Amino acid sequence: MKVLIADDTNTDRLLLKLHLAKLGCQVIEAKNGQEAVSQYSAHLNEIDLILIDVQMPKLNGFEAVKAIREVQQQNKQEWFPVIFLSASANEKDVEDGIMAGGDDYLIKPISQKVLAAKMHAMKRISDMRSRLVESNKMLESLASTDYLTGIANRRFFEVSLERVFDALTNEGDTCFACGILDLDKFKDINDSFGHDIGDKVLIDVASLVQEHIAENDLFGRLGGEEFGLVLVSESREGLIQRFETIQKRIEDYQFVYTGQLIEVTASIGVVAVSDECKTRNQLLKRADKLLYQAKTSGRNQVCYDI
Ligand SMILES: Nc1nc2c(ncn2[C@@H]2O[C@H](COP(=O)(O)OP(=O)(O)OP(=O)(O)O)[C@@H](O)[C@H]2O)c(=O)[nH]1
Repeated sequence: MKVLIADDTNTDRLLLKLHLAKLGCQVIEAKNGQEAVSQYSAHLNEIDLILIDVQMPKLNGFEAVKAIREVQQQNKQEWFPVIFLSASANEKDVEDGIMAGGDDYLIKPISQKVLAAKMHAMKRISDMRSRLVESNKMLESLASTDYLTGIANRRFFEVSLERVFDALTNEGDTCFACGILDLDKFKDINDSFGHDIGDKVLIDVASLVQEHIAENDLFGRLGGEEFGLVLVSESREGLIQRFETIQKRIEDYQFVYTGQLIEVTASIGVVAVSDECKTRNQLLKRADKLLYQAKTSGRNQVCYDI
């Protein structure tokens, strides 16, 4: 455990350091509140616990912890416990300490046994919180991932679409467009080769397209054999080229399963933002119409309104 101790009294700090060393902790020291804030900032994401005196020059313990919690939030750092140290703790001090972002209080002189017990309790809370944060991250990822292909699902794509378009619109010169890609005659693939092979085709198409997806693009499975794309380029021609490359990549790829070569092609409808077409629903509706146009014009092609 890495512990930051802040105390202006040298002997108190030294004693605390000895206690903590016996408990196997690594210690970082600060001689006043201001130094505690800078030490915390210099060791972001490393500190597991702060033990901080209330009465200190420059910034007192309460002010320092308030500032530390702000730095923690600004830098999106994980929560860690803070224990105040004081020669006396009246009700008001305890209240102020908790309100400032502290979690517990220790009365000086500090008993090694009480210190060890409190640290144990804080570690338990901290571990429990870490597990909760991990579970939430996993749930969030599951809720936004397509179970079959591992790419973003419809929910994530739709939620991100407006945000991505807003961000790109503010960038001024950038060209970008939204596309709906739909595999051609996919029902025939399922019917001829079986649903499991159909699934493999979907997985392979997703990873083929993914190879062409850059950091600022967006790609997700909208459902069935339908995928959503937002591609970015420096020019309109560059944008068209990117959609054509993806369509051609699918056409040229050798989809071979259990020794059988399957012909797979895709149609794409592509739309850019205009005065009449700027909301998420308008964009998806227009892209869908263009996709229909690509299908009725013979499939295996891209239709644009950009
Ligand atoms: N293997 C597999 N098939 C799926 C999945 N989701 C949807 N499908 C199938 O995808 C097929 C889509 O068929 P249609 O909507 O008729 O479209 P299509 O045959 O691709 O024809 P066009 O789009 O007109 O070119 C249906 O047979 C669905 O059962 C999936 O997750 N896995």
